[in-house]
Amino acid sequence: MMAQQPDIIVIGGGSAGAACASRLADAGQKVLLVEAGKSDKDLRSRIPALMANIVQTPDFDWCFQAEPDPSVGGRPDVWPAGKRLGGGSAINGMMFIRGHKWDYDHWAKLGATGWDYESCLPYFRRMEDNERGADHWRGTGGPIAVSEIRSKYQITEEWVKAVEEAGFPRSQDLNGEKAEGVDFIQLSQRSGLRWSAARGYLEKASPNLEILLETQVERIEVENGRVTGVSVRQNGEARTITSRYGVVLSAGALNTPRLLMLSGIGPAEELKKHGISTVLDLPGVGENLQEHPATHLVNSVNSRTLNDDAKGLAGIKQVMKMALKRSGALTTGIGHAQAFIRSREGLEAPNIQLAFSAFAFDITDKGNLALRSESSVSTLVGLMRPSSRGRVTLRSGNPETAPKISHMLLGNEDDVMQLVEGLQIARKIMGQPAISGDVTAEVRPNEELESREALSHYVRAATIPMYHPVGTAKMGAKSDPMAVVDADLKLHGIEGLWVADASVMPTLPAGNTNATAIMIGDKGSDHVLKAITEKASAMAA
Ligand SMILES: Cc1cc2nc3c(=O)[nH]c(=O)nc-3n(C[C@H](O)[C@H](O)[C@H](O)COP(=O)(O)OP(=O)(O)OC[C@H]3O[C@@H](n4cnc5c(N)ncnc54)[C@H](O)[C@@H]3O)c2cc1C
Repeated sequence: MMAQQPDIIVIGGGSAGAACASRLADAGQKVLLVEAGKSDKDLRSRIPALMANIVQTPDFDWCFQAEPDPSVGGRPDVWPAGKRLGGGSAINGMMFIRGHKWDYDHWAKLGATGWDYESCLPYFRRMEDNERGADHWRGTGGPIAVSEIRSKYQITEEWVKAVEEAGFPRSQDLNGEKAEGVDFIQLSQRSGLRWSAARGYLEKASPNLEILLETQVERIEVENGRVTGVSVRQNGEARTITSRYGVVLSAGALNTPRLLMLSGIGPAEELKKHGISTVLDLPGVGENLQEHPATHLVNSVNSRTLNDDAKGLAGIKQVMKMALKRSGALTTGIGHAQAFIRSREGLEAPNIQLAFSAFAFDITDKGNLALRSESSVSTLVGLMRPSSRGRVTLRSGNPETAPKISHMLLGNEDDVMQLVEGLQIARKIMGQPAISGDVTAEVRPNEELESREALSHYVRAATIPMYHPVGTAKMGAKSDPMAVVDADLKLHGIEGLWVADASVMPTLPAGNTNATAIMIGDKGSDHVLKAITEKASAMAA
């Protein structure tokens, strides 16, 4: 345990927390990072294809389950959340994508002043070590390795051509100037191994940083409107740790509102229900929950896919390929190529993400995913700007109890229609000359479902969350009663408390959310540092 009192405590060593803690320590602050999970130094996290074995495993994942969702037939979906150093980045699908410029400019319009794309760009650049090199949009030499896919299949190249044949542009870099069109996926990997935020930011962190693992924060302590420290539980023992300037909360979009409410910060009615005394009545805590809904098109094909490489002797070859060349099927993330497209006229930015994988799963009777035994491919159709909003509340005042997640993934009829349009486009792509000769059948939804109505039934039955929850402690001006933090990430109404993680995003970006969460942690450190420096000068004066 740190001999001196830390200047600042960061709660949660996930994608954003790792970045924030490390940058603050580099800037000379004594930082204590408190993480509930274990270290991410574990082969199951490092070897990309083993992702399927760690999601829904309590040793890696908080394994939350949402309430039954009436918009998807009453199904109670699983909502995974990383529980390791690195958080989501230690268990996720490794797709590295920033989202569209439009999203950040939209945040700024909603009240997140200083979070327009131009202002976020320097942080996106400084975070990365991009295999494609640096230019005005991309960075090299940063802590997060960004690499090309190393599990290559001819059919992926054909899909990229087919997207162009279907009338969509080829983007040279979806993280670059043009975040629209089709390109191969980039991954948070180095030499074929996962590159989590913990690996990037924490392994070579400054000695100013101390990390407490397997320690859960149960409460943020507030006295006279100012944060004094945190109460933690480690190996069953409870204690309080104080800090000089306060706390940065980076527990992720599901745990951040939970911890705020457990600390008496949130909607007063909700706190009262669980016998928690109100420290600050802040109605936006836990509200504004957003998630990308996604459905799949699955085709069987007559060319080689990862489904073939997972079997028998071929599987052994892939193990050798990984061991000797750090390439092949075991380096695979969740997708191989992707496209951001507009499914209809009149949109200001792409509304649909198509992610193509040269493999496909079946869903077993028990609801688990199992790799299909025959050669198959799948196209994920994700809706990037869903209208539906949910909420995170408490089940009880006990810090051991999982939060209550109430969401209607398809609570808006137009969201369903946009997914139907996306599915129709995904189908059209599979019918293009570059790829149609490979396709032997449509497995899901299946060719017979043609009308929009029939497809909308399929969408309702087969849409799942993309595991990108955001928005539950949204950033916004004080005049917005539902805003939880200001544009400096400082919590409205309490001194010495900042939130830096996916929960501050006012809306979802068009893309998987890890790079954006890291950017928030990295940029957030500058906001926190500025406030601490001002406080220190005021104390010295
Ligand atoms: C299965 C899965 C697949 C995904 N695939 C992709 C993908 O391919 N590409 C992509 O861009 N995004 C992906 N995402 C999303 C992305 O990983 C998340 O958006 C991102 O990690 C969120 O970062 P965060 O910092 O907000 O929270 P997290 O990374 O979740 O970090 C929160 C941390 O806080 C810790 N914590 C929580 N409560 C406490 C407490 N009380 N005390 C101490 N510690 C606590 C947690 O253990 C965790 O380490 C995926 C997510 C999941 C779960």
